[in-house]
Amino acid sequence: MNNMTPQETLTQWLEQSAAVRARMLQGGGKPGLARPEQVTGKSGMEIMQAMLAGELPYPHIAETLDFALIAVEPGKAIFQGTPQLKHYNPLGTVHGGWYATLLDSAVGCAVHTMLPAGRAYTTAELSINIVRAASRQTGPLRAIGTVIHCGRQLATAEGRIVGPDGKLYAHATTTCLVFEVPTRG
Ligand SMILES: CC(C)(COP(=O)(O)OP(=O)(O)OC[C@H]1O[C@@H](n2cnc3c(N)ncnc32)[C@H](O)[C@@H]1OP(=O)(O)O)[C@@H](O)C(=O)NCCC(=O)NCCSC(=O)Cc1ccccc1
Repeated sequence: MNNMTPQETLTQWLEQSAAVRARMLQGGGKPGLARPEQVTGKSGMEIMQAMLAGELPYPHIAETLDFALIAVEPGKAIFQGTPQLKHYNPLGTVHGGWYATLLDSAVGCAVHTMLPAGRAYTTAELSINIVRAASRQTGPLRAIGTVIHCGRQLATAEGRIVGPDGKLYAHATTTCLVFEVPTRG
């Protein structure tokens, strides 16, 4: 059971994200696309771990929307992001796409952790509910994705965006198509 106060959880989140960032930068991590030879023969879990270690570039979208992969384990992926003014819609609230992007990342990467080398996935369906509005005053939020089913062709997962106080901001389910990594050339 987690007995930490929201303030202690927030401190831990900030420390974890700073450590991940330092590790990624130390490993030369920067936004970009992995070359095929960097990922061939690696399982999804190994690819995620190499990304966390800064051995592989992280995706441009993580820079665009200021979020980062924080941790992975089999069947689970955690991302962290902080809503900012540049994520606002014309209504003056955080754009729905910010929550959707974090959740798509968390549930998709959770699926990826379950895939052996040579298998890939893509989001075929994402359903999201945004149940609490975040603002630039909210601070860091986490998207936690968990696999529900991982078959040979179909994988499903669910995800939640929560604050350090445990408050729920959004939740989602996804259906991913699982397929063989296409050979190029
Ligand atoms: C308001 C509601 C939809 C429904 O809430 P319920 O579930 O029935 O409410 P519940 O009673 O559980 O209270 C929960 C908390 O909500 C607060 N609250 C309740 N009612 C109101 C109210 N009328 N006004 C203000 N706040 C209200 C309430 O005080 C409480 O907070 P507290 O615990 O006191 O601190 C809520 O789920 C929500 O805000 N979701 C986020 C939606 C969102 O941000 N979408 C994305 C942006 S849209 C977009 O980007 C599209 C676009 C793109 C481009 C261009 C243009 C547009």
